[in-house]
Amino acid sequence: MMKISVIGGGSWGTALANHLAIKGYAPVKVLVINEKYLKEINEKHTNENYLPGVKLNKNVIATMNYEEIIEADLIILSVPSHEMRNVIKTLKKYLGEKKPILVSTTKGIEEGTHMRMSQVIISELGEEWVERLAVLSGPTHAEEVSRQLPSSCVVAAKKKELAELVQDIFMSPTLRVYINPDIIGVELGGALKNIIALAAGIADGLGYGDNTKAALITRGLTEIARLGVAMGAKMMTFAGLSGLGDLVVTCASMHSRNRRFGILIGQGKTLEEATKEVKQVAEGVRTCRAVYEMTRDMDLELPIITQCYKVLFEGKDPEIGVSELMTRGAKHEIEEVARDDFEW
Ligand SMILES: NC(=O)C1=CN([C@@H]2O[C@H](COP(=O)(O)OP(=O)(O)OC[C@H]3O[C@@H](n4cnc5c(N)ncnc54)[C@H](OP(=O)(O)O)[C@@H]3O)[C@@H](O)[C@H]2O)C=CC1
Ligand SMILES: O=C(CO)COP(=O)(O)O
Repeated sequence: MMKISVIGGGSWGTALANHLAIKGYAPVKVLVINEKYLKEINEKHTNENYLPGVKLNKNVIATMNYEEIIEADLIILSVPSHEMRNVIKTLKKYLGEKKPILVSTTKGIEEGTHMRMSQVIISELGEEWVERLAVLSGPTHAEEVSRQLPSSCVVAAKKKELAELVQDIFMSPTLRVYINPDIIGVELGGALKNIIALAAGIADGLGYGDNTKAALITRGLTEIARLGVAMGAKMMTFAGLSGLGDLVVTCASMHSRNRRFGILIGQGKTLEEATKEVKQVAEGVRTCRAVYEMTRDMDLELPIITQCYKVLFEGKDPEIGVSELMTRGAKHEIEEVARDDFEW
């Protein structure tokens, strides 16, 4: 059986390690950076801070040692997006001639470079790693996967064989895994939905209703697809698990850190206050700034993302933001490129 390890012992890294340990991979080593978590995972088989109430499989073993991590045939990356580059730089020092499969599960866009996570990884390790790298994404709250509630996700990779191998490794009776060759679309779906989930949370925090949420999800998906296609993704990917699927779950679930973050903003908390209160990473905040900066000079209409940026970073009153979204010029619903079938 393949040896598997995970970098990042937060909620998602721990849930995935547990999932694979339950599947029979043993041991699944998880790199943590805090001795407190090392002891708790190895002695009590819990990670209460990140997965409260979950008893971990005994084959989930925490380590603080990269030398143990690089012994694996497959390494899962589950760190916040702003830490990915540092983590890969460190990993590179230890890898030497080793070439394990890497599976990125991080959902975000790097600030400054505006790179997707696979681009960050390749920019540090080199082009020859393209064929060793897969991306796993989809509607998978760690809290539910770790309780083995039925969930689905998607794996993207350049080579079909690698996507199928990773599909087979993660697939279980409670986690159904699909494959998709569109790495750009799968990564962007996972990263951009977090911004719309912030907006959905803001709407909830303002006391708006289900209609508002449905409008944000639907028009948010249009923005995600519009930007995604401009960045080279396939339109249909956004109708899939890493697009619509993850958007729906993140906008609707109380597990979502992005949505909870948005609720606090809608209730009048500052960015700093919301960051303190949510504690875990709300990826949409940094990704919103990255996308705003990346698209500022592009001829792309991204009204929800733009208002979200202004509320988060320019102190704009969210009610005014919503009002401006509602009173924009009248529009056709369907994008010009796809409108031929919808002409009167
Ligand atoms: N939670 C979920 O349901 C899902 C999350 N994701 C994505 O997975 C990624 C990780 O999220 P999640 O696990 O939820 O985040 P959490 O906030 O729960 O945990 C982040 C973890 O990363 C660790 N970490 C931070 N910096 C480093 C570093 N330099 N090296 C090693 N570990 C580090 C933290 O350690 P410490 O605690 O010691 O600071 C913590 O254990 C995000 O991009 C998220 O969008 C994807 C699907 C589902
Ligand atoms: O990506 C996720 C579920 O698929 C987790 O979303 P949050 O980061 O908002 O909690």
